[in-house]
Amino acid sequence: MLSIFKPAAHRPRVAADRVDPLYRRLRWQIFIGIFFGYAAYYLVRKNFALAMPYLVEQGFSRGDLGLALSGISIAYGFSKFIMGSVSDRSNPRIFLPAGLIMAAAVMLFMGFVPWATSSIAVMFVLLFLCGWFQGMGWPPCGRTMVHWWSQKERGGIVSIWNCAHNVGGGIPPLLFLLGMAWFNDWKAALYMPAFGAILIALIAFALMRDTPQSCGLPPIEEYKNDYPVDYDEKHEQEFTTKQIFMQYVLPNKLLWYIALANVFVYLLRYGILDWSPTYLKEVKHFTLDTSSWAYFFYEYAGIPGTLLCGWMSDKVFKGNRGATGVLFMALVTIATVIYWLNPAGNPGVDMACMIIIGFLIYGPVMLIGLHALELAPKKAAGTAAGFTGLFGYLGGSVAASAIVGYTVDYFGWDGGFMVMIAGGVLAVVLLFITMLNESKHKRELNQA
Ligand SMILES: O=P(O)(O)OC[C@H](O)CO
Repeated sequence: MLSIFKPAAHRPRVAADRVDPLYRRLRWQIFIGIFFGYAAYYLVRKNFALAMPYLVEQGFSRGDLGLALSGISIAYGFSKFIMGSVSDRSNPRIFLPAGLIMAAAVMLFMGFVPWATSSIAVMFVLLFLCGWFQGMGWPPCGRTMVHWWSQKERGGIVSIWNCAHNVGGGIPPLLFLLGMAWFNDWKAALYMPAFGAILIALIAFALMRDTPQSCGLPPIEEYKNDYPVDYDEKHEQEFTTKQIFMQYVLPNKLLWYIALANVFVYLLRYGILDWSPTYLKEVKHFTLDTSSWAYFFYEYAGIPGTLLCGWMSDKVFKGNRGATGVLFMALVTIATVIYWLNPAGNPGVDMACMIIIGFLIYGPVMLIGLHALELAPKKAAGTAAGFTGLFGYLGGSVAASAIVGYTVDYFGWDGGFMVMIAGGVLAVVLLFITMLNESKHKRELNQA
């Protein structure tokens, strides 16, 4: 473990009358840090796609550029898991900004050094590196949330935080337009978001903190008098890597169920999103303008949808994440069927389906992350969430590009939609199994 990342030491407890005001102030401050910190990761996650049309003009094929771009998803899937376990033993105040600055540095290099965009192999390697550093974003946010918000508050806080990626995902095209206006240079797509990310990394560093104990505060369970049924004082000690994997992650059956469900949730998330410009243009005869708006609405409809899902999961389903996921994924699957079967010439229905799918899909994406955080003790939370991310990206996201793409090539769009709809059904089945096991697990813990 690099010593600069090591967790901040615990400080002597502050006076009792200072605990509440300090907790309240720091929770706001830290939340702003992780919200904008993670949003900034999305500034340099997808911005390469904006440069792709200009690279096509330089002679690169779409397929080869797609291959280079896949370097990010492949690396990110592994990294979210592996760096998640490093993050569980690291100070998020250092870890998150460090990863963000390194991911942005890769984009600056690609933007300013002509050699960096001279071949597919070089671009793949650099994008792979960027994807690896991207994996240093989610886990420190997860670690922060489980240390600063108690179990009863987590549905709400995680769902609000989870909107960060929708907020960040919409900004790169605007920064690119600004860069084009200032410099008339397409490489602004690479360096403008990178400058934005570095600025936010510095702000995140100023705002974030490690554990409450490192600020002289009691653990959140004590402060909120909200103890998980299986809470143990040992949960306040940092774990070894072996303990995290062998004791808390790999033997956890529920975590395996949600990781498998995540494959199919991500298949729909990215299958619909990534193919919407092509599908809407080829089959529904949308113009570039209207399909871009459909893409934008899909992302931003995710914000109210995620908030509703978090609220319902806490208040209506009383914390049963699996049951909430079943409802949302069943509705997403139905909306996907309508999107597929709606004949060309009804753009309002297609647009409505994109908005409804965007509204519904990000709730389950958030719930799986939240559920993973809850299925492991605080000190193993990042690894648990990273484990589901590994399945989501290597299984779902890669399948969304490759399997859906090849199916469309060989069997047409009907084949592609059948794959995605089958994925939706499997997600519902797996979340249903999760729901049953979750209730059983809770009953067992209550009896113990
Ligand atoms: O796909 P990721 O890893 O950026 O995660 C997106 C959401 O934050 C999941 O909770």
